[in-house]
Amino acid sequence: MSKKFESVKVSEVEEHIFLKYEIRKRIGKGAYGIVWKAVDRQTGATVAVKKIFDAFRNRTDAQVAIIPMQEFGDHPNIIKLLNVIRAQNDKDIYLIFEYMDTDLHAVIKKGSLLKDIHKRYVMYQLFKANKYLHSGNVIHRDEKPSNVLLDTDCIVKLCDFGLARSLNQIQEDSGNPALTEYVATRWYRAPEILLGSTRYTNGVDMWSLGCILGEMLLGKALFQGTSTINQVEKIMSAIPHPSPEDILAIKSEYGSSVIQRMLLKPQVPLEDLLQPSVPPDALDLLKGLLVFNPDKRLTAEQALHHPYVSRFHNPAKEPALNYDVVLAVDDDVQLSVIQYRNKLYELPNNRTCGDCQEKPSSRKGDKEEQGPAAAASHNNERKTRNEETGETYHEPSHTEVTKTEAANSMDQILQRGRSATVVHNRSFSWSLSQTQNNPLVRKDDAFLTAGLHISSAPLNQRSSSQAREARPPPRFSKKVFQNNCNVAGAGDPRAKLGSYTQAYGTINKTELDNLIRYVLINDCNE
Ligand SMILES: Nc1ncnc2c1ncn2[C@@H]1O[C@H](COP(=O)(O)OP(=O)(O)OP(=O)(O)O)[C@@H](O)[C@H]1O
Repeated sequence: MSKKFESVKVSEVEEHIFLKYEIRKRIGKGAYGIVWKAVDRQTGATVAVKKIFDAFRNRTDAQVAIIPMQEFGDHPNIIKLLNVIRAQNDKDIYLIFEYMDTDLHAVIKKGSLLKDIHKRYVMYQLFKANKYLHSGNVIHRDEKPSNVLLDTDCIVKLCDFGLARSLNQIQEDSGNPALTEYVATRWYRAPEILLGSTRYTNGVDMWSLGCILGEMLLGKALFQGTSTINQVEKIMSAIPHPSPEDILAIKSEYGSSVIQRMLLKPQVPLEDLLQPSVPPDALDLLKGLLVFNPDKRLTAEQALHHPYVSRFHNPAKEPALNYDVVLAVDDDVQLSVIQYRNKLYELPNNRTCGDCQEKPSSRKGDKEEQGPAAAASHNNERKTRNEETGETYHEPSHTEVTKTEAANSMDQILQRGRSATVVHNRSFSWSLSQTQNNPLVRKDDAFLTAGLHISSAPLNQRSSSQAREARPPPRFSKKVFQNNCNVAGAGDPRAKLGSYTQAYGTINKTELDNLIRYVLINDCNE
C-alpha cells in the first residue's frame, strides 16, 4: 500500500480506486454519497469520483442503479459519466465523472458574482439540457442549484440523475411507494408534487428551473418553505391564483381543498419579491415558468425562444432525442439484485472494476469517441476534440457576445488575475488564462484549472431515419433510496450538517396526511 493511499481515509476510498485515481480532496457530501476531486493516473485528467453507498440494497435500488447515462452524457450541458467501478464489498459503487469547477449553489452563495449575462447564459444552457432530456421522455426531478455544475467559462452541466425517471415509467412507479416516496429538495418542488399529484409531466423540471432563475435573480431561494404545507403556502402567495380547471389539472386528491384555503391569504407577487432592477424579460420568463398548471408552464423548447435567452438561442445547437428513453431491463423480468448489479457493469459505455477496458460504442454510427480516450481529461479532451473536428462550442454570430459584454461579464465576476477576455472564432467564451484567486474555482484548485476553454462535446445527432426506439434510461440512484438507508455510511444528509440550507424532505404519506389534517383543522375552526 502506497504512503499516499494511507494518508487518504482508507475507509472512504479503496486502494483499487486510489491506484487508478489520485484523490486530491473531498469536494462534496450528498445525502447518500461522497464526491472527491481526483486525477486519473493514466490520462492525467481531472475527474470527480463519486462513491455511492450500498447501491444495490434491494431490487428497486438496484434497478434504478442501472446507468445508461451515455444517452445524456453526450450533451454538452449534461455531466459525462466516464466510468463505473465496483467497490470491493460489491455493495458500493464508484462513479467517475468529468470534473467541474463549482456548482451554482456555491456561486449564488458568494453574492453578486453572477451578472445579468451569466444568469441568461446559465438559463439558456439549462433549457437546452432540459429540451434534450424531455425529448427522450425523461424528467430529472431534482433540478436545483447544487445540481447545476459550472466551470470558469460559465459552462453549465446538469448532474445528479438520481431521481431521473422515464415518463413511461412514472405510471408504474405510482404504485411503488419506494419510488414515490423519494427524497427531493422541497424548495424546488412543483406544486403538483407537493400536493401529491398522480400526474407527472416535464413541467416538474420547468418549475424547478423557475425556482433556479428566481434564486439567481434574488440571491437566495425564492420559496424557502419549512414544510410541505408551508412550501405550498409560500408558492400560492406569490403566483397568480389558479382557476378551478387549473386545480383539477394537477389531479391531486388534496389539491382543491388545500389550495382553496391558501387563496384566502394575502398575496406578495413575484415582482414584489424581487428587486425593481430585475430586467422585465427576466420577470416575464419567471412568470412563464412559475405557473401553477403544469400544462400552462413554458416547456424547455418554448423557453429557448424567450427573449431572456435570445442572444444565445440557435436551434441548430439545441438538439433533441428522437426516441423515448426507457428501462434497459424489461420490467416484466424480475432480476435478482446480483443480476441487476451484473447488468450495471455490463452496460455499454461502462467499464468494469479497475482495469481500463475499452468501452464499446453504444450506438452504431456514433461519431463520438467512446473508447478509453473518453476518460481523458475533459479539459484536454474537449480541446482535442475541438482541434480535431473544428467544433468549438459555438454560439451563432447573431447571438455572439461582444468583447465588451464578455469583458463586462466574466472578467468582472472573476475580478482578479484575468487576461483580457477573448471571443474565440465563432465561439462564445469567457476563457481564462489564470484562475488563481478565481472565486468560481474551489479553493486550492486554481493551479489545476488554468487555461480552461469553453468547448463541448459534439452531439451524436441521430438521423431522422432512426425510428423512435427504446433506449435505456439515465436512472442511477441514490435519492430513491429510502430515507434511512446508507446514512451511516454516507454520514448525515448535508441538510442536517447545517452547512447547507436547502431543505430536504420526503414526499411521503406522512407529509400528505399532514395536508389533509391541515384542511380538516381549518374546517373545524370555521
Ligand atoms: N462532476 C463533478 N465535478 C465537480 N464537483 C462535483 C461533481 N459532481 C458533484 N460535485 C460536487 O459535489 C457536491 C455533492 O454532490 P452530490 O451530487 O453528491 O450531492 P448533492 O446533489 O449536492 O446533494 P444531495 O445528493 O444530498 O442532493 C455537489 O454539490 C457538487 O458541488
